[in-house]
Amino acid sequence: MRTIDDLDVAGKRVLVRADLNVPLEDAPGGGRTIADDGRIRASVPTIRALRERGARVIVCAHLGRPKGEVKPEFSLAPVAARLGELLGAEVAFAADVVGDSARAVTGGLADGEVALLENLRFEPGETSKDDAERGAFADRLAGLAELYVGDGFGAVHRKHASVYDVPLRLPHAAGGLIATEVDVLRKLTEDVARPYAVVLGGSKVSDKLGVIDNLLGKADRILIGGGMVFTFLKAQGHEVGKSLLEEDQLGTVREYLRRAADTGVEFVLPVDIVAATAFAADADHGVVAADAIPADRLGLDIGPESGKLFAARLADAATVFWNGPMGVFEMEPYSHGTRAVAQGLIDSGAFTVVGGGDSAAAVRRLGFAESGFSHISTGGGASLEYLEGKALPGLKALED
Ligand SMILES: Nc1ncnc2c1ncn2[C@@H]1O[C@H](COP(=O)(O)OP(=O)(O)O)[C@@H](O)[C@H]1O
Ligand SMILES: O=C(OP(=O)(O)O)[C@H](O)COP(=O)(O)O
Repeated sequence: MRTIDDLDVAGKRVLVRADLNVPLEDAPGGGRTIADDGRIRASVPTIRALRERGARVIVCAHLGRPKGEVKPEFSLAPVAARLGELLGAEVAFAADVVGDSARAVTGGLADGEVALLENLRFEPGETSKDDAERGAFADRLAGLAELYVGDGFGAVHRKHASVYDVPLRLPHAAGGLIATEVDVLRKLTEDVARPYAVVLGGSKVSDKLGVIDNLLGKADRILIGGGMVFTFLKAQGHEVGKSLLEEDQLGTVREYLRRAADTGVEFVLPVDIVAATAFAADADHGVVAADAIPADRLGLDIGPESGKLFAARLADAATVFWNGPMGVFEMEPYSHGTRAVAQGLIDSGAFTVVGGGDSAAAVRRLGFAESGFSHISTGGGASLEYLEGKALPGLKALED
């Protein structure tokens, strides 16, 4: 892959695809504010390097999943402000993606100046599965710039216009973040020190259940927490109340459990669950056995015994990869499982990689020092798919 050092960027308009998909929370005075700016900070070095070399930098990114519609609550405007603070320079914000505002803002950039386009996913072409629709949008996006730099590692597993189709249309290079991420994750695909434990959680269950298929041939232990748990518990014949459930994946999960038993891979499932009457911090909640979740409750965290069990199963690991919080850590009553697993990684002394926007945010929010982990990756799904050995669209396009 070419790096930005291989591009002559001075005086050129350079489109940088970053991953600025940061968690937002309600601000005390109303509106939404950035809960964790880790992904913005991770994007700064490449943008700064391009500025210093006289590029006219046009940053593009997505926020959440607005599904091709303009939804003000998913605007990147707060991110533009934060990016400006971190760069110590003004970031001109375009109120659309490829419309009049984008053309005016990007056309008006001087050498070394930076602009951010509005949320790419306000445009249906960005995520379209139809090649022609995606291509038509990619043409318009590519038309804003002369060069392309891929640096949004967290989104490289998505075959989206800004990730895949635009680099096919412009001279391109990989930014420093992608280069660093790939360097570290490559170690986990080569000679991995064993026992190798993988911890999976979070809420993107349908996205991430599929990676287990491949992990069964690679990991020695797979620990399941977060929203993933309930499809496993249900597959074992237990009731899960109103918890997150992927009904259509029950057969797949049963097959995983069978294969694990046959091949000696250990699945570690929670033995207790924090179950609540509603998805709220102040809802009535308590610890129940994992096989006795009441019909009117939903599981929002792994319980204290599970936290101890997970830490024990990490203690002798030599390598640990963790993606996905163990519970709804954003709410204090459901943050303890995530805390126990983070501490378990630190205490293990293993080579530890934490991946994912929310997982990385969780360890910081819960007060853990980043230095306690070997690597904190900005990508969750992207890291998992990289570890599967899959060809990732955003990396493939940069290699071509
Ligand atoms: N039991 C659960 N039920 C619903 N949501 C959950 C549960 N456990 C964790 N979550 C949520 O999962 C989200 C993170 O999931 P995900 O996006 O898959 O992780 P990452 O961004 O680290 O890859 C968090 O916002 C957290 O609140
Ligand atoms: O947050 C992200 O991924 P992650 O939650 O797997 O870390 C990326 O920004 C990709 O977002 P997407 O999963 O909506 O395509």
